Amino acid sequence: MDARKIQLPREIHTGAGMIKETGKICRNLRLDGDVMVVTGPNTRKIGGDAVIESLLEEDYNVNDITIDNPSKSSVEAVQDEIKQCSLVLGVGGGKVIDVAKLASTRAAVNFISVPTAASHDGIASPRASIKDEGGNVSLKAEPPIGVIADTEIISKAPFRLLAAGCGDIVSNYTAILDWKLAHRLLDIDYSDSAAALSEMTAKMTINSADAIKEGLTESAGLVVKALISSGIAISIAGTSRPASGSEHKFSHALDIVAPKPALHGEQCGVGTIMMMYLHGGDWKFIRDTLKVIKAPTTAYEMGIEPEYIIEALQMAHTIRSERYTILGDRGLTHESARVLAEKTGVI
Ligand SMILES: NC(=O)C1=CN([C@@H]2O[C@H](COP(=O)(O)OP(=O)(O)OC[C@H]3O[C@@H](n4cnc5c(N)ncnc54)[C@H](O)[C@@H]3O)[C@@H](O)[C@H]2O)C=CC1
Ligand SMILES: O=C(CO)COP(=O)(O)O
Ligand SMILES: [Zn+2]
Repeated sequence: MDARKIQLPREIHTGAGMIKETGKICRNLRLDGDVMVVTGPNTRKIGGDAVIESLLEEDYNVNDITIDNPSKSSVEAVQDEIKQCSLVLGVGGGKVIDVAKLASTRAAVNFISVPTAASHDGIASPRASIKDEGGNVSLKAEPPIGVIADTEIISKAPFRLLAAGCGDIVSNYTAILDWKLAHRLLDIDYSDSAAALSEMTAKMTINSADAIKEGLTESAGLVVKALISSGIAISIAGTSRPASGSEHKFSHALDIVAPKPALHGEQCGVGTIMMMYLHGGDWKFIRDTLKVIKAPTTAYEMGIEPEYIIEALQMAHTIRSERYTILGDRGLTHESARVLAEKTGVI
């Protein structure tokens, strides 16, 4: 792999009540100037107000904006508001963090990620998934200079979000298998270190599946650290390949065809079951682990009709078609998609 720059967060703070330290953490990072706090409609109260209060206590000038979808216009709205601010904080789920991350990258100012749920591995990643006309596109961004993960807040989030985060981590298994396949077949760049970190993260989470329980700050800490290390693997690789393969193609396709998609991590977890089957791997182990974690393993549990599962499976290979995976260039037929989803119990 030729010479590259790897950007990683400088500080990662996890723990109960950590959000109250936001102002001090920013001062210790020697981040001065005005601050922009980006939240979602729900997460303004859940974490945004505490972040703003903590910044005011450290005499920062604070502006804030609430966004409700990860669209290009949301990114532009935040960029327009950044003006003289020199620091942006994203306080919320994956959509809020992605908008804040991309807007700060485009405004060339520092970004701090403040996840209020452990539901996705974009917390520390150098990517932002932004909706455009054709669906979600994964765009290059700068990773956060810092992460502040309050495990008290995260543990109080609906458990469904924590289980979805585990689904996004479990998906590393098939993402790595696809990456290895594409490296062998097409000699695409492959990073042993990024793959090892991504795989180890997934293995550690799976080995701790029994300990991932609702309402526990320890469970929130375990999952949020795994999600952060998954995002760091993406930074080391310089691509989302360590955490995004055929199972993510399926999830992105479901985002397009399903009238009401499930959570990103939930869709990726179910996608991992089916893609592991295509790889000839132990898909039952993936399914049973997701069951232990209480993440969905079927279309019904995701609230998605079988027809959309089949349609997404047929479409999946066309999503980011340059990224070769077990789906190949031709993808699945209607019949083979139905058989796959039935054999794995997804429909
Ligand atoms: N940039 C990257 O590398 C990655 C980006 N993503 C993106 O992240 C998004 C998925 O993120 P999610 O967090 O699953 O969805 P989301 O951002 O829509 O959040 C899900 C819901 O949880 C709520 N929520 C958040 N924290 C809460 C709390 N403490 N208590 C109660 N409700 C809370 C939010 O307000 C929202 O209604 C997708 O757009 C996906 O493409 C996913 C993985 C990686
Ligand atoms: O979701 C991700 C990793 O979990 C990001 O992957 P994409 O590059 O497919 O958006
Ligand atoms: Zn993902």
